[in-house]
Amino acid sequence: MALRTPMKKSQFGSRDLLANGGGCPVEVFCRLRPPKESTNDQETENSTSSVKVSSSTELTLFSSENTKNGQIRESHYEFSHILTDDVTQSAAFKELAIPLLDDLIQGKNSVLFTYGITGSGKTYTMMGPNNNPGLIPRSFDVIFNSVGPYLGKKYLLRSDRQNSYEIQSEADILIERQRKEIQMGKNNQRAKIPETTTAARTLDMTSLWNPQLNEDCSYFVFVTFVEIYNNYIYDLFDDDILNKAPQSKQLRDDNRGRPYIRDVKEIEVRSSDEAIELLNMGLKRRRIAHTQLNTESSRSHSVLSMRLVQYHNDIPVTSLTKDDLMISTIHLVDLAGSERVNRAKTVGERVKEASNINSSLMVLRQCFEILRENQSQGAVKMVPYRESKLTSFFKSYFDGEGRIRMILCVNPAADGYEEIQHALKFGELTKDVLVPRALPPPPPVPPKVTRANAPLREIENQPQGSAPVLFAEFNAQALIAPFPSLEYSLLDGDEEAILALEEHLRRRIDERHRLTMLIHEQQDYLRKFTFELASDYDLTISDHDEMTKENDQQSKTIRHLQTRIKLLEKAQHDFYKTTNQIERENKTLKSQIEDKNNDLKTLKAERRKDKIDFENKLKIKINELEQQYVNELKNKETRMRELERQHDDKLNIIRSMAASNTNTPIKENGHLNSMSVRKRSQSEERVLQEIPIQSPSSRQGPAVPPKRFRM
Ligand SMILES: Nc1ncnc2c1ncn2[C@@H]1O[C@H](COP(=O)(O)OP(=O)(O)OP(=O)(O)O)[C@@H](O)[C@H]1O
Repeated sequence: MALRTPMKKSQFGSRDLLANGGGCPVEVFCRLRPPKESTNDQETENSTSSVKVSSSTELTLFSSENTKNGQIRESHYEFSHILTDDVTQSAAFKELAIPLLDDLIQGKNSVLFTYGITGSGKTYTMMGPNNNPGLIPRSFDVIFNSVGPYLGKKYLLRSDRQNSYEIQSEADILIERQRKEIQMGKNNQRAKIPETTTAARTLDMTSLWNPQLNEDCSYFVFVTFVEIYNNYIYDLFDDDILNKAPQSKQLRDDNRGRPYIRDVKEIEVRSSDEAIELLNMGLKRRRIAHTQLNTESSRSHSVLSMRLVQYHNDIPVTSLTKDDLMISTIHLVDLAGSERVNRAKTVGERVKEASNINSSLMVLRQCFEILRENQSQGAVKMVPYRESKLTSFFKSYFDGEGRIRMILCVNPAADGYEEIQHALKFGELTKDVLVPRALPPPPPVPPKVTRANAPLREIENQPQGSAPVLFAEFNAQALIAPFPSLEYSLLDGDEEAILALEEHLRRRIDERHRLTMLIHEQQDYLRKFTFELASDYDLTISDHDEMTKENDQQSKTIRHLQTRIKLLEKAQHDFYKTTNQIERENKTLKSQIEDKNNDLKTLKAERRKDKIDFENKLKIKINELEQQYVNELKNKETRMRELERQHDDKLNIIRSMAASNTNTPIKENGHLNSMSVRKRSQSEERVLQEIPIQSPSSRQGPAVPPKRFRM
């Protein structure tokens, strides 16, 4: 039986691939959003940029005049294709998604991202309104228009939750059907999320024609829908999402190194309506969960994955194995708004959200940057896929698991120049990255018809409901039941009896042949069944081992966390103790400070009083001194005046004496009396001796009294 491996991992590194020309560029499309009529004025008012499309692949971004220094800035960008604002949803779908759906039918994988600022039209492009649906609803329509008539038996395949599927036995299918019916019944009974009246959905009638698509194959469509919020993965199909604290899902690698989300709910869908109903349910749950948690759903990345599984009808179900399945996936990813924290005016929790979004988008950007650098400069830098859940999940796509397409949504009417430039630059950077080209998987080939499996195939063609031939014939009783005995009597010449005996023996021999063949077939079947059971058992054992390991790991983590909690509790206890101690010391210190303050106040008061006393005393002393000084001064003045007066008297005497000496001497009886002359000169001498020698200044009057102290 031909083994098919549709998702082969490339063995080349990206450098080798580049060198060998085996790289396939990431395709980047730019979709421009038309201005909203109702809010047109406001948007135009806020706008600080405009975009001019110069060709189907080039555009120029202008800043408006009222930017910082009044200058118009412009920058040019080139993309795989530009979808102008008049491109309809249907035309956008044909351009963006149809080639990927074509690939899906051919067994190839792809991922399609929408990137842009909040309000730039990412969700509109992905989901769109009911009357003008976007890529996701149209993709479901087109896939079911194409493979709908060839869908395989429901519940025949069940996700093994590791990127592949298990083939279920009839009994399992029955059980699964019953389980689903019970679940549906329960869901119907449960209070439903109120339905909002929505416009009728417009269907996309496109049907793909693909040489790979043929009626000899059976097709199965499975969907998963998750969101990545704050770097945690949540399953939007899981009832748990409505809990106050939903459990996030873990990412794991399968045995071929491709990531898968552990325990994610993968639901088989049989029509596009069913798929869209599920999708709407997921979206509603997402809204409710975000309302409950007071968060914004547009700040999370949503990933809708559609898987197409096919196998060739010539392979009987009983001998169908995982290796006969061709599995291909398309991931449709609506990324969260790429605006920066500042622009979103985020606070508190929102800042955390915004920085998580920014960091996961930043890691995406870094991955592309490093891939480009590795390719253009031959560098071998490590690509940081593991740094965010988003890039970890799509890591294998960077290694060539499938095509990558990016739709850059731009709203030129409202977004700022810098923000658009940031997004456009990211688009241009991404466009230069090459990812290894995915190898096309071999088409599902019918198995060689052998004698051994021919009857088994007949079983497959049995009408539903009737017991399979194999089981009908596999009747141990029938095998050991005695063959009807033949009653005969051999008489001579009884030709008829001999013929009857011959006929009987021939029939017995034929029957023995038939039963031998049947036994061989049954042995084959049982061998396969046993083999499957054994491999199931091995899988279960390995699952069990893995779970035990995980359990051990988690127990270890729990123990570790418990120890940490204990340590933290101890630290907290110590901290409380220290805080209490410090508080007590603080109180003591405060009361000491208060006492000191009081002492200080008393001291100050005393000082003030002493000062006043001192000042008073000083004043009195000064007054006394002043008075004393004034008195002394007065005395001195009086004395001076007395002296002056004496001096003047003496001077007058001297003058008069001098005057009498210069005039004729007094004649005594006509003669000069020499005696009197001698006497006068002696008295004159005495007066002269008594005259104190005074400096001129001492004669100028009393000295200026000293200045008073100012208190
Ligand atoms: N091409 C378009 N034609 C008409 N209306 C559009 C188009 N693109 C976006 N819109 C409208 O613009 C508004 C914002 O678009 P949308 O919600 O898709 O933005 P978003 O980028 O997904 O934002 P968020 O990041 O918040 O999810 C919606 O009302 C939508 O109907």
